[in-house]
Amino acid sequence: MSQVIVSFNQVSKVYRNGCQALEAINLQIRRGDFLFITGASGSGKSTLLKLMYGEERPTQGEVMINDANLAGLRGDRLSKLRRQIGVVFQDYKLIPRRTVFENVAFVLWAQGFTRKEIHRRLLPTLKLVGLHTKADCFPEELSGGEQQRVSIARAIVSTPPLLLADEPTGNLDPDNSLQVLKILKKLNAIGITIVLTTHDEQLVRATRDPVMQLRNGHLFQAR
Ligand SMILES: Nc1ncnc2c1ncn2[C@@H]1O[C@H](COP(=O)(O)OP(=O)(O)OP(=O)(O)O)[C@@H](O)[C@H]1O
Repeated sequence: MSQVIVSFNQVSKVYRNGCQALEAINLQIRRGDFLFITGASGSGKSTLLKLMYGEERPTQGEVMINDANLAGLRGDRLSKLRRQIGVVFQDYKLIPRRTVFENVAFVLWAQGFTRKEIHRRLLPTLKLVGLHTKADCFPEELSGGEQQRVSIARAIVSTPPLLLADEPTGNLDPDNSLQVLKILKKLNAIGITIVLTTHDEQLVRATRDPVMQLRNGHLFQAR
């Protein structure tokens, strides 16, 4: 059996305003999995991912990443674990006045990579997402699909074993959505574990990967 990379044990999340976003979630994701999480708006998808990268903490239960309990991690140890996790958001979150190259390089620079290593990694990563000819463009000069591919490049340039994608195709048309899915499948084929939230049925139907569905904070196996 392959190694468990994410494990939720009876995890509940109640926000400070009393909103119960998740209830008694049990989930195990193994290295190499490609998992879809679906569910209606407000069903708890983003909250589930936020718990995985430590942006939110559970009210009850344990979230383990690679055998480390996130609850026990603070400061440097939490930052170190977060570097093992790439995150892609629906709204790309690119730095507007920086080029494609700089947006992706910034992650490596912040992690202390040398200039030489940054240059060594950048071109293959941009090639992987089909943007090597756009390295000097600014985000506003790119289509939505291209901007999302920059954000994928940024998430994977430091080669994290786990990639979380929160509605990555939410702002894209069907063609661009499938292109993004194709890239994520390619990353999965080279060993990156992928968790993708979506309410796009077409995207889910495009593959045969497992699907879990959130309904009112409860998680069910849907495929
Ligand atoms: N910071 C917060 N404070 C209070 N309640 C919150 C907070 N974030 C989310 N919620 C609530 O928790 C529930 C789950 O929200 P979440 O964003 O996880 O859902 P979602 O499935 O990702 O929705 P969408 O598809 O619309 O993005 C919702 O009822 C939401 O209003």
